[in-house]
Amino acid sequence: MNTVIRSQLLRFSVGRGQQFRFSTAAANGNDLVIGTVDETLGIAMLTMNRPPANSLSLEMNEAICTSLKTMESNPKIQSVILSSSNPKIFSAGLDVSELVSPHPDRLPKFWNSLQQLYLDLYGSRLAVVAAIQGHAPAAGCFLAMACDYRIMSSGDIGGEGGGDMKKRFVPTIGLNETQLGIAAPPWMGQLLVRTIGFRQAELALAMGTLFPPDRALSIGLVDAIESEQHGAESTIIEGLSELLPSISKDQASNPLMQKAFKQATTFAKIPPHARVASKLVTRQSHIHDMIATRDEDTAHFCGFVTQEAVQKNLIAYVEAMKSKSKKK
Ligand SMILES: CC/C=C\CC/C=C/CC(=O)SCCNC(=O)CCNC(=O)[C@H](O)C(C)(C)COP(=O)(O)OP(=O)(O)OC[C@H]1O[C@@H](n2cnc3c(N)ncnc32)[C@H](O)[C@@H]1OP(=O)(O)O
Repeated sequence: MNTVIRSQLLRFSVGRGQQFRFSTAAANGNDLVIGTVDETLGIAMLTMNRPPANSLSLEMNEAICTSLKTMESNPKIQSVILSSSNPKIFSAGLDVSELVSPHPDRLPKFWNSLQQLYLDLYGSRLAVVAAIQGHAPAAGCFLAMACDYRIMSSGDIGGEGGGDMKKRFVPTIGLNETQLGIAAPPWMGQLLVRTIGFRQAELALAMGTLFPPDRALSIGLVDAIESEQHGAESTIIEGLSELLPSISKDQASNPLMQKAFKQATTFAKIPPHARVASKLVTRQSHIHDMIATRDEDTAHFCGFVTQEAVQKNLIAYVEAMKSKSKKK
């Protein structure tokens, strides 16, 4: 089983100027999260890198938390861009293999790692900008909602088919759990209520709605949408190229990444104590509520997911997902 190696988590190599890079790796050596830092600007980038879909396993949750904590422990850093190495999937949500026929010891650990990810991200002293390239269903949407600012791709990248038949790629975002025959946990559902308001959230949760970018923007699920049509070389903005990890260097002229970079730079210039204090005004009570009900939430989740009927739905869902992927 791949567990994140905590004692050897970070591999630092000093780059140009004030920049350095690190990665948080699983036991097999794969970099689950790649981090880059610009101490002069006060910003960092965390690139999720768990092919094929950045789904959230126990190890992935831990890797994101550890990377974030590393950034928080650096007093020069004030904001972070959370991005994906996959240009079509921000995160596919929970790794469904964690839910199907789960090991009884691992299941509560897995859920705890997700709760911790929520607490660390939502309560971070850093301003986190989600650069949502591609799909963000279920816990992928939750990840974005736990950030401070969300910029989503308008989806006009790499169509399929070519010519007149060119099919437009439209990413979606939302809590679609009911479509899997499960319900989002209360704290995740409440995060949607806090983000888009009661009635919109009530409907979206019941229907398991996945919103295309324009709808997501109109209901406030994302703060901005941006094209990913790469601009001319001259539009490259200073500092972004150095901040991008080597696997994403081609993103330097991507307007979405540029907007995320500008937003992170703006956040980094706000007096940090005031920014953090005002963040707590809106978030602290929700965090406290979650901590108070954490054990109960874990017990409920484990009991719910292991029910025979729920397992049946999940198995059918995974099979449908695999056969769809095979047909491609
Ligand atoms: C009381 C509370 C109780 C329970 C609460 C439980 C809370 C759950 C929250 C969740 O997050 S559940 C997970 C929900 N996630 C999804 O439903 C997303 C499923 N995936 C998709 O819809 C699509 O994959 C996509 C829209 C993200 C991307 O579509 P596309 O670009 O067409 O890629 P493919 O579908 O071909 O997928 C590529 C590859 O990735 C694998 N994969 C996708 N999603 C997941 C996942 N969530 N977990 C694990 N693996 C996933 C997929 O099987 C393909 O793998 P191959 O090896 O077959 O290529």
